[in-house]
Amino acid sequence: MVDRANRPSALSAPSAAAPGPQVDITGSGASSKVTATLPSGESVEILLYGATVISWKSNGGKTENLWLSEKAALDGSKAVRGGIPVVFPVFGPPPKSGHATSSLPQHGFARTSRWEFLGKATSEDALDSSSVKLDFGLYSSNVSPEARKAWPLDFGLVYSVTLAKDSLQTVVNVRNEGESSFEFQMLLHTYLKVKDISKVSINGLLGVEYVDKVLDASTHKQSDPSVTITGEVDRIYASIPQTTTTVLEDGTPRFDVVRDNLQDTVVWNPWKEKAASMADFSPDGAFTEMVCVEVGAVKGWQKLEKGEVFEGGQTIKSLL
Ligand SMILES: O=P(O)(O)OC[C@H]1O[C@@H](O)[C@H](O)[C@@H](O)[C@@H]1O
Repeated sequence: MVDRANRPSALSAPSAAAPGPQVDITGSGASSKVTATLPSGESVEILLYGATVISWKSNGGKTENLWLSEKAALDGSKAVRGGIPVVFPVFGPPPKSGHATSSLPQHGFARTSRWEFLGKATSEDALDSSSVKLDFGLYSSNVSPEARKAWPLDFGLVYSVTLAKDSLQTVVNVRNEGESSFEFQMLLHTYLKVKDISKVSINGLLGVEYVDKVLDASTHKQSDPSVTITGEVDRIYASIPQTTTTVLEDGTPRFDVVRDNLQDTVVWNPWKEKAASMADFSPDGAFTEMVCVEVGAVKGWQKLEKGEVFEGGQTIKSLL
């Protein structure tokens, strides 16, 4: 028989319940957002508009990892300039004609649609490993009439954003809910915040072929182990064998971007002139404080038959 009276107090005393992650919904209409904060201070903010992650703080809440333009529209009037816009069902300008996405705007409609907050799931095994998963949904039945008209296919998207102590995972699940097959592209347009672009290098792309959108869409092979940025860069690295792309600052790893079931990555920095031409890119000179490392499935098309599901995403680790 267990002698309860002689048990060490740490086992017998009921442990005080550890505080769990805090999840709040604030704002109204197009400005509504979901904020989650871990007991250790890390946080994430997601606008329902576009299910756009607009802030991710790690390091006990002290370090912002995502760049957000000071002039980013956060009222649902246009796609957010910064954070992590979700690109679906087409990346970039759509094919001019002859494809089901041809009438869509650049980067599709997911980033400019209002998503539904589906709820949260938490894990609080220990303070250090606590995490919170937030799910968002977008369905053909609740996109705008314009988007529905331009892409009249039946789909369901569930976007899961999981905040853990040193990482943020964002995963898109696409389901074909119609009778016929459809094709799509998707991408997570992550704007990473850096201190000084001149000290940034990006590793993990060696030997990979890329399309250089700045140089007339010609194809090249990455022959240097590090990508450095000294002018406008807009490259689509496709069919990447290694799963991790590392962003270094001053030679020190700052972010690992780990792809899950996604083979492509776009590296983008608009540099001075292009940044100045974008009304919502601010302040002047902010192009030196960001780099986009955008994981996706953008080479060719993903095809889903009736009832089929595709899932792909990323885990970004803040290495500070
Ligand atoms: O201005 P937008 O539509 O948000 O696009 C920003 C950039 O997004 C990148 O993904 C594209 O490769 C660039 O060509 C584009 O300029």
